[in-house]
Amino acid sequence: MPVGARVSLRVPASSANLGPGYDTMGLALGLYDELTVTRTAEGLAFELEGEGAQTVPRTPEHLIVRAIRAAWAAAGLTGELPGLGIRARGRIPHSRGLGSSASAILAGVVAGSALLPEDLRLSEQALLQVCSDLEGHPDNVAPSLFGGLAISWGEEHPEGPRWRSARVPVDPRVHPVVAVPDYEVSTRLARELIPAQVPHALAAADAGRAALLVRALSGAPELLPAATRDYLHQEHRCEAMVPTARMVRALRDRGFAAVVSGAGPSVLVLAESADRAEQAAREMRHLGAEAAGQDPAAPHWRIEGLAIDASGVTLVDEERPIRRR
Ligand SMILES: Nc1ncnc2c1ncn2[C@@H]1O[C@H](COP(=O)(O)OP(=O)(O)OP(=O)(O)O)[C@@H](O)[C@H]1O
Ligand SMILES: N[C@@H](CCO)C(=O)O
Repeated sequence: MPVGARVSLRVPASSANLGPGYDTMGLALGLYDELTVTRTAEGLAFELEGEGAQTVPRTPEHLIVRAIRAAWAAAGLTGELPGLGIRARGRIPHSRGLGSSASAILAGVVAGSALLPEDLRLSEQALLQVCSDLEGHPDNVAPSLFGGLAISWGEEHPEGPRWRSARVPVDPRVHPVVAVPDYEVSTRLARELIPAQVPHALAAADAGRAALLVRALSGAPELLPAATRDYLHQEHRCEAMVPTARMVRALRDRGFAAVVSGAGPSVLVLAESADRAEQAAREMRHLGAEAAGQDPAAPHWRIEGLAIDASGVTLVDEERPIRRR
């Protein structure tokens, strides 16, 4: 890895769970973080702009640096960190349920791998494993890695889950709309609110809706409102995101397939057509304004229709997705 070696990439945001697909389903969204990593003579230099630039530590503990290290460790390289320049432009808001941590991890691991000599670079399966181990679950990592809709699972193994993922083609009529509030909820906190066990009947109901969701997203979008009903996590997390829970409920009452995006607090609507996406955005604006009229402390919402990203993480200089192997 000579001084001056450089890699640039962009990585999409993601929305995990999609209602009943807790820790399993995720969709890549057309909102991107950009990263350039350069091998320098010595030291660690950061040039950060956009989301998180004022809050993340500019130290070896920075998530992207930890991820680069993890890629090199997976390739069998340990020891002192060489000189690195990290230039990052963040567009994915942090702690809002749009997969910022998974995207940062993926950016670091893919950049770290791409800087290695070809015979040491990580396979796609290894990228999925390293990133999901760091994140703790695969449902954001997989769509940001592969693009589109990903269904992921862990196969039992004595050393920990072996992460796997399958892609499912998405019906082009499906249009995501997100409402991102100006308050944060950490995923760690949101996970602590979920009980260790749930009644069998709820688990069965959730499994049914998750199966229906695959059908709805891949060719029957009219089923999306029914298919996005969740029984495992959203209700338990309400207390950490009351305005979000209210907006999801109000949108569902009006027939929209609204869910908490990831661990929240953003709201995601999976609209069954472009027209319905516009209606959802209008309704989200109306609900946000109505809440602000009743309570000056109500959150401000940024509402945006987003494309579904189909490519996943992409090496920018080469204008192509990472090599498939
Ligand atoms: N680009 C980044 N660079 C450095 N650290 C980051 C970056 N993106 C996220 N992080 C770290 O991850 C934290 C947010 O992760 P968290 O898992 O709580 O939420 P999220 O990934 O945005 O949402 P979710 O997991 O619900 O989709 C931030 O507070 C920050 O510490
Ligand atoms: N499945 C994860 C997604 C957020 O990282 C959760 O809901 O906690």
